[in-house]
Amino acid sequence: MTGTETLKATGPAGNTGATGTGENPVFSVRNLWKVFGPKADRIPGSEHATLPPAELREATGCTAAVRDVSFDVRKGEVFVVMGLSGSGKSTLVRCLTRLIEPTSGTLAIDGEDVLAMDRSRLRELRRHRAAMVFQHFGLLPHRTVLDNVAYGLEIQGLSKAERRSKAAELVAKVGLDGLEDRRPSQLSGGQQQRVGLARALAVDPSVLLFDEPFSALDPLIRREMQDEVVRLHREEGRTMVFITHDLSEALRLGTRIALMRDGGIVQLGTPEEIVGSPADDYVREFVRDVPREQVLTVATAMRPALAGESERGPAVRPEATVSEAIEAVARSGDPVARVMDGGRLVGVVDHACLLDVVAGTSEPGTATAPAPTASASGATEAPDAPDGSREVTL
Ligand SMILES: Nc1ncnc2c1ncn2[C@@H]1O[C@H](COP(=O)(O)OP(=O)(O)OP(=O)(O)O)[C@@H](O)[C@H]1O
Repeated sequence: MTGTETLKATGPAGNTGATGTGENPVFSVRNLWKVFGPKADRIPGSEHATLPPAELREATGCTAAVRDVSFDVRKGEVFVVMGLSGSGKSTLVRCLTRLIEPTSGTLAIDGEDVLAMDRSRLRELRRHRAAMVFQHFGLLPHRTVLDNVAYGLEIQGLSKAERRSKAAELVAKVGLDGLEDRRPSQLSGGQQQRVGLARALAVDPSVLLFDEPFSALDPLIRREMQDEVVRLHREEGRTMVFITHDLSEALRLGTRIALMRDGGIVQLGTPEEIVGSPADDYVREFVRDVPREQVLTVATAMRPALAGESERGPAVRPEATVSEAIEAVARSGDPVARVMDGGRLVGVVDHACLLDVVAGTSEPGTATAPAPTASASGATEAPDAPDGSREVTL
C-alpha cells in the first residue's frame, strides 16, 4: 500500500464506530494489537489470542495491552478513551502516532497509512498533525510563558515577531493574558496545564491527543480545565482524543466514549448510549452510579403528544437533559413539557417518562404513549401523526 492510500474499514461497521457521516475520519484504526513480551507478533490470530490476560501471560509470557481494536475518530469529535488502570488506554493512544509500535493491524490518519511512514514523516505527524498534551506538562523551566508557547512555532521556522504575536494570541485564548512573562514555577498546576495546551494548539494540529492531562490537578482546577476543553472544542471544533480513567470526566467531555477492558473496547458510543444502553454487565456496573437524568436526553425519554398537549407546558429542546426537563416541568406546574425541535413539536415528556429515566425502569427510546385519553371536549383523540408528532408553528 502507498503512503497516501486510504484505508478501508475491514471490521463490521457496528463495532468500529465507522463514520457513516460521509466525511473521512481523522484516525481510522482496524484490528490493532499491541502485545508486549516474547514473540509478541505471534499472538494476534493465534489460538492464544482470545485467552484472558492471566492465562495469556501464563501460556506465553505476553501481555496484550491492546487487543484487536477497531474504531474511527471522526472529524470534530472529542473521542474519549476510558477504562480502569491497566486497561490499555495509554498504549492505544501512543500507538496512534507510533510512540509505541503496534504489533499488528492497520492505522491511518486522514487516509494516510501511519504504519508506512518513515522517520521524517512520523516526526512531522507528531509535531504538526497530532499534538500530545501530557499530564506532566513538560514546560521549559527557564523560558517565560510566552516563549514556552512560541517554542513549537520556532521548530516550524516562523520569524521571531510572527512567533511572539501568534503565541500571545494563544496565551489569551487559554485565559492566561497578563501572565506572559512568568516562568512555569510561578504558575499554579492549572495554569501550567493551560500553557501546555496553548503550546499544543500553537502548531494548529488536526488532532489533539490528551493523556490524562488533568489527573494531577485538584478537583476545582480540574473542573475548570474541563470547561476550558469544552469551550475550546465548541469554539474551534478541533478533533480531540482524550484519555481518562474518570467516568464523570468522560461523560462531560466525550462526544463518544470507547470503554476499554483488558486491551479491548467493550463499548463505543455516546455518553447517552453508554449510560442508557450498557453493552454488558461490566459496562452496566461501571455506570451504575451515574445520575441517568443528567446524561439521558429528552429525545430518548419523550412520548408522542396527545391531542391538547401541544398548546400547554414549557418547551424544551430534544437535546436537553431529563434533569433540565424535570426542572422545567416542576417550575411551570404543567403536567407535560413540550419537546420542540426548531418550531416543531416532536413529542412531550410527562412525569411518568421523566421518573422512568431517574428510576432506570425504561430503556432509552422505548417510551410509549399512554392510552388515548378523553380530551376536554369529551372526545377520545389519538396522536396526530403515525409517529406521534405534529406540526406546530410557534
Ligand atoms: N512496556 C511494557 N511492557 C510490558 N507490559 C506493558 C508495557 N506497557 C504497558 N504494559 C502493560 O499493558 C497493559 C496496559 O497498560 P497501559 O499503560 O496502556 O494501561 P492504562 O489503561 O493506560 O493504565 P493507567 O490508567 O494506569 O495509565 C498493562 O497490563 C500494563 O502492565
